[in-house]
Amino acid sequence: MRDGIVLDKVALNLGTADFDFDCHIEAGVITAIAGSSGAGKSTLLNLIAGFERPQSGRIFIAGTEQTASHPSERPVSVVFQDHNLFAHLDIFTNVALGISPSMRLSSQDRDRVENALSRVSLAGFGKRMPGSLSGGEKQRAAFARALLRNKPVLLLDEPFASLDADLRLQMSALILDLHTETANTVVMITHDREEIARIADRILHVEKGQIATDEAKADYLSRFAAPVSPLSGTV
Ligand SMILES: Nc1ncnc2c1ncn2[C@@H]1O[C@H](COP(=O)(O)OP(=O)(O)OP(=O)(O)O)[C@@H](O)[C@H]1O
Repeated sequence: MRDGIVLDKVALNLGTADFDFDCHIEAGVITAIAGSSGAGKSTLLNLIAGFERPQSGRIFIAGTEQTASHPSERPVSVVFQDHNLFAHLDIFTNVALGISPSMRLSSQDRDRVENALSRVSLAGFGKRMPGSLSGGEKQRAAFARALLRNKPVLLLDEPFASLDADLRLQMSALILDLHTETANTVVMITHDREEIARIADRILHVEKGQIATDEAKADYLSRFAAPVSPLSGTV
């Protein structure tokens, strides 16, 4: 079985929407999921994460079949658009859950939590409750937890859509740093062509519940380049 993520003839119906995914997402690569609203991008991510189960077909992640496994058993970390944090737990605890669900932490673990908070520019936020943070701060805390989980696959469902341009750049840099350090497989939904240009290696374009194209970044971006006049260069 190939590494990375394989959706082998995966089919699912949700209400009036049908999904058929058959694809291989390469290991150790940053893949962007693009496509219009309602195309099925989040559903694709939910199938990989285990929040949706296929009605037929099989899913393999990092060489192991995961079709029927619980989300918590899958070798993935997920950061969603929102609702990533437990509202009744402070930020330190929310982030520390990435290391130990039972919260048995050594002093070294506590240092790792503080360090992850610093990496997302939330040093000193540990005692705050999620309700007192801005949308962007909450997303950065969720990303800090994903950093600590340190799983081979990182799934991102537009987690930084609410951040301003500078913070988006910072978060892109963080994803790239993490990717360089760990050679993880990153799958991220994004509508932002500049973000694709900055960090993606491949682009899967989802249309009507299927993968319409699977291409390298250069090919994807060349389709959006300024059109060249057919007469240019002629005498
Ligand atoms: N639980 C559900 N029951 C019924 N229909 C659903 C369900 N979940 C998703 N859908 C439908 O499936 C289609 C794809 O939804 P999905 O959220 O995957 O799209 P998306 O590409 O992520 O869209 P967006 O960019 O707007 O977030 C939509 O038409 C949506 O209404």
